[in-house]
Amino acid sequence: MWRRRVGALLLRPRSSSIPTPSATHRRRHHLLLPVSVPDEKGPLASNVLLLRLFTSQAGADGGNPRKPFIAFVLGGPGSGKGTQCTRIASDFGFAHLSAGDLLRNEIASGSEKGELILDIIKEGRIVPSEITVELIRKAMESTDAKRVLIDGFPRCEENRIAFERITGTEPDLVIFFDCPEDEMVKRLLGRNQGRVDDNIETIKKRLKVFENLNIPVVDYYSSRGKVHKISATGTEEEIFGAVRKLFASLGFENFVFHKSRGL
Ligand SMILES: Nc1ncnc2c1ncn2[C@@H]1O[C@H](COP(=O)(O)OP(=O)(O)OP(=O)(O)O)[C@@H](O)[C@H]1O
Ligand SMILES: Nc1ccn([C@@H]2O[C@H](COP(=O)(O)O)[C@@H](O)[C@H]2O)c(=O)n1
Ligand SMILES: [Mg+2]
Repeated sequence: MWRRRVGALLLRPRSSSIPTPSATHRRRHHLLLPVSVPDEKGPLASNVLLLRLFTSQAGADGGNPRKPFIAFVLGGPGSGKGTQCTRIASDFGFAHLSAGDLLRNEIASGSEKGELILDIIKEGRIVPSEITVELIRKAMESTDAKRVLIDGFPRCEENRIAFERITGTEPDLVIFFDCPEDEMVKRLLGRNQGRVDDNIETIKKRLKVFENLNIPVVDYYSSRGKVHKISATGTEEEIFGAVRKLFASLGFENFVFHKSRGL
């Protein structure tokens, strides 16, 4: 279904009469009451009901057939994006698309593009957007999931603009894992997964790229009230506690929790 939907989105003129989520929000805005997310501050708190409304249309209870619920997951290198996405995927039934994994798979495929990608990843730089967005678009086409996490994307404004242009859509939610640099460096140096970029020289470059290119994307979505910042210090379990609270507040059911109670 999504395959056809992406095609339709690509062909759809910008002025299409098909209501976009934001148009739907605007129309129903007057019906919404402010609610708050426990322990959370910032623009998202006042937007929770808007998101909840959209969630119920686009995923949590299988309403809107046109578009999956899309959450971008951002944070510095080693902030724990992948770790938390794995948990969200299994507890809340999201498909987990990691931009970095898609790029590494392309390297592993032995393609010509893969050689270019490898050189860029070793340097901690950003792969040209058309390559990454095309890989994400294909991965989205091949899933029928109604909820999708896009981990580690967009890394720069160019990524963001290319995604919006090519897919004709925007994220419903942006999660930002906020972690101090020294903690990120410690985690990356201890990751031990054989990644070509887990060395101190590349890590330093990645941290600069994060500050200079990725933070402006977080700022952009913050100004649009889409960012939910989560402190990424503490244990994996503590951080997932905050994540769980966020998804519950958006109306997503926790499959694991329900299963463990025999529901
Ligand atoms: N809360 C935590 N405390 C300690 N270590 C953690 C925590 N969360 C994740 N880690 C570990 O830190 C390392 C980096 O985590 P992860 O790969 O999830 O980060 P990431 O944000 O996806 O990084 P990258 O951008 O490089 O892909 C992993 O070895 C992971 O097991
Ligand atoms: N949107 C992206 C995502 C990643 N990259 C490159 O891959 C490296 C590893 O990414 P992780 O998400 O696994 O941390 C990253 O440092 C970039 O070189 C990219 O270019 N664009
Ligand atoms: Mg990762």
